[in-house]
Amino acid sequence: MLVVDKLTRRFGANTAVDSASFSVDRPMMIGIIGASGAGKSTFLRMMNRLTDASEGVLRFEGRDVLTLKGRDKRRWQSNCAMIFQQFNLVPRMDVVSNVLHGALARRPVIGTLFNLYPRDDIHRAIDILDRLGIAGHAAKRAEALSGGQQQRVAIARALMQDPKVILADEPIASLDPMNAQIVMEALRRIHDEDGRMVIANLHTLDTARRYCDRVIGMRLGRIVFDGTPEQLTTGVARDIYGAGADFSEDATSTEIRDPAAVARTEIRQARVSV
Ligand SMILES: Nc1ncnc2c1ncn2[C@@H]1O[C@H](COP(=O)(O)OP(=O)(O)OP(=O)(O)O)[C@@H](O)[C@H]1O
Repeated sequence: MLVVDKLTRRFGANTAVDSASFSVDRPMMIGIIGASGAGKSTFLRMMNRLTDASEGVLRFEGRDVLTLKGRDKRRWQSNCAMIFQQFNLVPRMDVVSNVLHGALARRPVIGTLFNLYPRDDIHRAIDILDRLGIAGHAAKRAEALSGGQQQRVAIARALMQDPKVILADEPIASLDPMNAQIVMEALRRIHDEDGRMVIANLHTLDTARRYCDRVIGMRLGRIVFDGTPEQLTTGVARDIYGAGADFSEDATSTEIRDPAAVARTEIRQARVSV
Protein backbone atom coordinates (compact mmCIF):
# COMPACT_ATOMS: atom_id res chain seq x y z
CA MET A 1 0.00 0.00 0.00
CA LEU A 2 2.81 2.40 0.97
CA VAL A 3 6.40 1.81 -0.09
CA VAL A 4 9.18 4.14 0.99
CA ASP A 5 12.53 3.28 -0.53
CA LYS A 6 15.81 5.04 0.28
CA LEU A 7 13.97 8.33 0.72
CA THR A 8 16.46 11.13 1.32
CA ARG A 9 16.26 14.88 1.83
CA ARG A 10 19.32 17.07 2.12
CA PHE A 11 19.43 20.71 3.13
CA GLY A 12 22.90 21.79 2.04
CA ALA A 13 25.37 19.63 3.93
CA ASN A 14 22.71 18.47 6.38
CA THR A 15 20.88 15.23 5.58
CA ALA A 16 17.50 15.62 7.30
CA VAL A 17 16.17 12.23 6.12
CA ASP A 18 18.80 9.70 5.21
CA SER A 19 17.83 6.76 3.00
CA ALA A 20 14.63 5.91 4.87
CA SER A 21 12.96 2.67 3.77
CA PHE A 22 9.86 0.84 5.01
CA SER A 23 6.64 -0.53 3.62
CA VAL A 24 3.09 -0.81 4.89
CA ASP A 25 0.69 -3.39 3.48
CA ARG A 26 -2.59 -2.21 5.04
CA PRO A 27 -4.00 0.95 6.61
CA MET A 28 -2.47 1.25 10.07
CA MET A 29 -1.87 3.79 12.74
CA ILE A 30 1.85 4.49 12.68
CA GLY A 31 3.78 6.60 15.17
CA ILE A 32 7.11 8.18 14.25
CA ILE A 33 9.25 9.02 17.25
CA GLY A 34 12.69 10.53 17.69
CA ALA A 35 14.49 13.47 19.21
CA SER A 36 14.06 16.99 17.93
CA GLY A 37 15.76 17.32 14.54
CA ALA A 38 15.60 13.56 13.80
CA GLY A 39 13.80 14.22 10.50
CA LYS A 40 10.20 13.35 11.42
CA SER A 41 8.59 16.52 10.04
CA THR A 42 10.70 16.45 6.90
CA PHE A 43 9.52 12.89 6.24
CA LEU A 44 5.83 13.86 6.57
CA ARG A 45 6.35 16.95 4.43
CA MET A 46 7.93 14.85 1.67
CA MET A 47 5.03 12.42 1.83
CA ASN A 48 2.55 15.28 1.41
CA ARG A 49 4.77 16.90 -1.27
CA LEU A 50 5.22 20.08 0.77
CA THR A 51 8.96 19.41 0.52
CA ASP A 52 10.68 17.76 -2.43
CA ALA A 53 12.82 14.69 -1.87
CA SER A 54 16.47 14.73 -2.89
CA GLU A 55 16.47 11.01 -3.73
CA GLY A 56 14.41 7.88 -3.32
CA VAL A 57 10.95 6.57 -4.03
CA LEU A 58 7.60 6.91 -2.29
CA ARG A 59 4.75 4.86 -3.76
CA PHE A 60 1.16 4.81 -2.51
CA GLU A 61 -1.17 2.16 -3.93
CA GLY A 62 1.34 1.64 -6.74
CA ARG A 63 1.58 5.34 -7.72
CA ASP A 64 4.86 7.17 -7.67
CA VAL A 65 3.94 10.10 -5.42
CA LEU A 66 7.19 12.04 -5.78
CA THR A 67 6.83 12.66 -9.51
CA LEU A 68 3.20 13.86 -9.46
CA LYS A 69 2.64 17.30 -10.98
CA GLY A 70 -0.14 19.87 -11.30
CA ARG A 71 -3.62 18.49 -10.76
CA ASP A 72 -2.37 15.00 -9.87
CA LYS A 73 -0.14 16.46 -7.17
CA ARG A 74 -3.02 18.53 -5.75
CA ARG A 75 -5.27 15.47 -5.80
CA TRP A 76 -2.65 13.53 -3.87
CA GLN A 77 -2.31 16.36 -1.34
CA SER A 78 -6.04 16.27 -0.82
CA ASN A 79 -5.91 12.49 -0.36
CA CYS A 80 -3.18 12.89 2.18
CA ALA A 81 -4.44 15.48 4.68
CA MET A 82 -2.10 17.07 7.14
CA ILE A 83 -2.68 18.36 10.66
CA PHE A 84 -0.14 20.39 12.60
CA GLN A 85 0.90 21.10 16.16
CA GLN A 86 -0.41 24.70 15.93
CA PHE A 87 -3.75 23.67 14.36
CA ASN A 88 -3.41 26.24 11.51
CA LEU A 89 -7.02 27.38 11.70
CA VAL A 90 -8.24 30.84 10.69
CA PRO A 91 -8.69 32.19 14.24
CA ARG A 92 -11.38 34.81 13.57
CA MET A 93 -13.43 32.57 11.30
CA ASP A 94 -16.20 30.41 12.74
CA VAL A 95 -15.58 26.72 13.32
CA VAL A 96 -17.82 25.39 10.56
CA SER A 97 -16.23 27.69 7.93
CA ASN A 98 -12.81 26.47 9.03
CA VAL A 99 -13.98 22.91 8.50
CA LEU A 100 -15.50 23.75 5.11
CA HIS A 101 -12.09 25.00 4.01
CA GLY A 102 -11.10 21.33 3.93
CA ALA A 103 -13.46 20.82 1.00
CA LEU A 104 -11.95 23.63 -1.08
CA ALA A 105 -9.67 21.34 -3.03
CA ARG A 106 -12.71 19.46 -4.28
CA ARG A 107 -14.79 22.52 -5.26
CA PRO A 108 -14.96 24.86 -8.25
CA VAL A 109 -13.03 28.12 -7.85
CA ILE A 110 -16.08 30.35 -8.33
CA GLY A 111 -17.87 28.99 -5.26
CA THR A 112 -14.69 29.34 -3.25
CA LEU A 113 -14.34 33.01 -4.19
CA PHE A 114 -17.79 33.89 -2.91
CA ASN A 115 -17.70 31.58 0.10
CA LEU A 116 -20.63 29.63 -1.29
CA TYR A 117 -20.75 26.18 0.14
CA PRO A 118 -23.18 23.53 -1.10
CA ARG A 119 -25.75 22.55 1.51
CA ASP A 120 -24.44 18.96 1.45
CA ASP A 121 -20.96 20.17 2.39
CA ILE A 122 -22.37 22.17 5.30
CA HIS A 123 -24.30 19.14 6.56
CA ARG A 124 -21.25 16.97 6.21
CA ALA A 125 -19.12 19.48 8.13
CA ILE A 126 -21.64 19.50 10.98
CA ASP A 127 -21.80 15.68 10.97
CA ILE A 128 -18.01 15.46 11.20
CA LEU A 129 -17.93 18.01 14.04
CA ASP A 130 -20.64 16.00 15.77
CA ARG A 131 -18.60 12.84 15.41
CA LEU A 132 -15.70 14.61 17.08
CA GLY A 133 -17.93 15.86 19.89
CA ILE A 134 -17.70 19.58 19.05
CA ALA A 135 -20.78 20.29 16.90
CA GLY A 136 -22.04 22.55 19.71
CA HIS A 137 -19.17 24.95 18.93
CA ALA A 138 -19.87 25.15 15.18
CA ALA A 139 -20.89 28.82 15.18
CA LYS A 140 -18.09 30.06 17.47
CA ARG A 141 -14.90 31.66 16.27
CA ALA A 142 -12.07 29.14 16.19
CA GLU A 143 -9.99 31.31 18.53
CA ALA A 144 -12.64 30.97 21.25
CA LEU A 145 -12.03 27.22 21.57
CA SER A 146 -9.52 25.41 23.77
CA GLY A 147 -6.41 23.90 22.18
CA GLY A 148 -7.88 20.39 22.23
CA GLN A 149 -11.10 21.60 20.63
CA GLN A 150 -9.15 23.51 17.97
CA GLN A 151 -7.15 20.42 17.13
CA ARG A 152 -10.40 18.49 16.71
CA VAL A 153 -11.60 21.25 14.34
CA ALA A 154 -8.35 20.75 12.40
CA ILE A 155 -9.04 17.01 12.26
CA ALA A 156 -12.60 17.75 11.05
CA ARG A 157 -11.18 20.00 8.33
CA ALA A 158 -8.85 17.18 7.29
CA LEU A 159 -11.78 14.73 7.19
CA MET A 160 -13.70 17.05 4.86
CA GLN A 161 -11.07 16.11 2.26
CA ASP A 162 -12.10 12.47 2.73
CA PRO A 163 -8.41 11.53 2.72
CA LYS A 164 -6.95 8.05 2.55
CA VAL A 165 -4.10 9.12 4.77
CA ILE A 166 -3.92 11.55 7.67
CA LEU A 167 -0.48 12.91 8.46
CA ALA A 168 -0.28 14.44 11.91
CA ASP A 169 2.83 16.46 12.74
CA GLU A 170 3.07 16.43 16.52
CA PRO A 171 -0.70 16.81 16.92
CA ILE A 172 -0.64 16.84 20.71
CA ALA A 173 2.61 18.69 21.44
CA SER A 174 0.76 21.90 22.45
CA LEU A 175 -1.92 20.18 24.50
CA ASP A 176 -2.35 19.29 28.15
CA PRO A 177 -2.54 15.54 28.94
CA MET A 178 -6.34 15.41 29.03
CA ASN A 179 -6.76 17.10 25.65
CA ALA A 180 -3.86 15.09 24.24
CA GLN A 181 -5.75 11.92 25.13
CA ILE A 182 -9.00 13.17 23.54
CA VAL A 183 -7.20 14.08 20.30
CA MET A 184 -5.28 10.78 20.11
CA GLU A 185 -8.51 8.86 20.75
CA ALA A 186 -10.17 10.80 17.92
CA LEU A 187 -7.34 9.90 15.53
CA ARG A 188 -7.46 6.25 16.60
CA ARG A 189 -11.24 6.12 16.08
CA ILE A 190 -10.89 7.63 12.60
CA HIS A 191 -8.45 4.87 11.78
CA ASP A 192 -10.56 2.09 13.33
CA GLU A 193 -13.92 3.19 11.95
CA ASP A 194 -12.96 4.59 8.53
CA GLY A 195 -9.92 2.46 7.73
CA ARG A 196 -7.79 5.52 7.01
CA MET A 197 -4.05 5.31 7.45
CA VAL A 198 -2.77 7.65 10.16
CA ILE A 199 0.89 8.57 10.45
CA ALA A 200 1.66 10.73 13.46
CA ASN A 201 4.92 12.27 14.62
CA LEU A 202 4.92 11.94 18.36
CA HIS A 203 7.20 13.21 21.08
CA THR A 204 6.01 10.81 23.74
CA LEU A 205 6.70 7.11 23.95
CA ASP A 206 3.67 6.20 26.00
CA THR A 207 1.40 7.79 23.36
CA ALA A 208 3.08 5.84 20.57
CA ARG A 209 2.77 2.59 22.54
CA ARG A 210 -0.81 3.18 23.51
CA TYR A 211 -2.36 4.29 20.22
CA CYS A 212 -0.19 2.98 17.39
CA ASP A 213 -0.02 -0.41 15.65
CA ARG A 214 3.51 0.22 14.54
CA VAL A 215 6.26 2.55 15.68
CA ILE A 216 9.12 3.90 13.59
CA GLY A 217 12.07 5.41 15.42
CA MET A 218 14.28 8.00 13.73
CA ARG A 219 17.67 9.23 14.80
CA LEU A 220 19.73 11.78 12.85
CA GLY A 221 17.62 11.21 9.74
CA ARG A 222 17.85 7.43 9.76
CA ILE A 223 15.25 4.85 10.68
CA VAL A 224 16.79 3.02 13.61
CA PHE A 225 13.69 1.15 14.82
CA ASP A 226 10.63 -0.25 13.08
CA GLY A 227 8.45 -2.52 15.15
CA THR A 228 5.42 -3.06 17.34
CA PRO A 229 4.68 -1.05 20.48
CA GLU A 230 5.65 -4.14 22.54
CA GLN A 231 9.11 -4.15 20.95
CA LEU A 232 9.64 -0.53 21.93
CA THR A 233 11.42 -1.20 25.21
CA THR A 234 13.15 1.44 27.31
CA GLY A 235 16.51 0.18 25.97
CA VAL A 236 15.36 0.61 22.37
CA ALA A 237 14.00 4.07 23.20
CA ARG A 238 17.37 5.00 24.69
CA ASP A 239 19.02 4.13 21.37
CA ILE A 240 16.44 6.10 19.36
CA TYR A 241 16.90 9.19 21.51
CA GLY A 242 20.68 8.73 21.75
CA ALA A 243 20.34 9.01 25.51
CA GLY A 244 22.49 7.62 28.30
CA ALA A 245 21.69 5.31 31.20
CA ASP A 246 19.91 8.18 32.98
CA PHE A 247 17.24 8.28 30.23
CA SER A 248 13.83 8.60 31.81
CA GLU A 249 10.64 7.76 29.99
CA ASP A 250 8.85 10.28 32.19
CA ALA A 251 10.59 13.02 30.25
CA THR A 252 8.68 11.92 27.14
CA SER A 253 5.40 11.18 28.85
CA THR A 254 2.00 12.83 28.56
CA GLU A 255 0.27 10.20 30.61
CA ILE A 256 -2.42 11.51 32.94
CA ARG A 257 -0.85 10.49 36.21
CA ASP A 258 -2.17 10.20 39.70
CA PRO A 259 -1.15 13.53 41.36
CA ALA A 260 -0.13 11.70 44.55
CA ALA A 261 2.23 9.46 42.57
CA VAL A 262 3.69 12.50 40.80
CA ALA A 263 4.25 14.20 44.18
CA ARG A 264 5.95 11.05 45.54
CA THR A 265 8.29 10.96 42.53
CA GLU A 266 9.11 14.66 42.92
CA ILE A 267 9.88 14.21 46.64
CA ARG A 268 12.11 11.22 45.80
CA GLN A 269 13.94 13.27 43.13
CA ALA A 270 14.35 16.21 45.53
CA ARG A 271 15.87 13.84 48.15
CA VAL A 272 18.33 12.50 45.58
CA SER A 273 19.45 15.97 44.55
CA VAL A 274 20.11 17.28 48.13
N1 LIG B 1 13.74 24.07 5.36
C1 LIG B 1 14.85 23.65 5.97
N2 LIG B 1 16.04 24.21 5.68
C2 LIG B 1 17.18 23.78 6.26
N3 LIG B 1 17.22 22.78 7.18
C3 LIG B 1 16.08 22.19 7.50
C4 LIG B 1 14.82 22.60 6.94
N4 LIG B 1 13.84 21.81 7.46
C5 LIG B 1 14.45 20.97 8.33
N5 LIG B 1 15.77 21.20 8.35
C6 LIG B 1 16.75 20.47 9.18
O1 LIG B 1 16.53 19.08 8.97
C7 LIG B 1 16.70 18.37 10.19
C8 LIG B 1 15.44 17.59 10.50
O2 LIG B 1 14.42 18.51 10.83
P1 LIG B 1 12.92 18.04 11.12
O3 LIG B 1 12.13 19.27 11.40
O4 LIG B 1 12.47 17.15 10.05
O5 LIG B 1 13.10 17.19 12.47
P2 LIG B 1 12.01 16.71 13.51
O6 LIG B 1 12.39 15.34 13.93
O7 LIG B 1 10.65 16.90 12.93
O8 LIG B 1 12.24 17.73 14.70
P3 LIG B 1 11.15 18.38 15.71
O9 LIG B 1 10.66 17.25 16.57
O10 LIG B 1 11.95 19.38 16.47
O11 LIG B 1 10.09 19.01 14.87
C9 LIG B 1 17.07 19.40 11.24
O12 LIG B 1 18.47 19.41 11.37
C10 LIG B 1 16.57 20.69 10.67
O13 LIG B 1 17.32 21.78 11.12
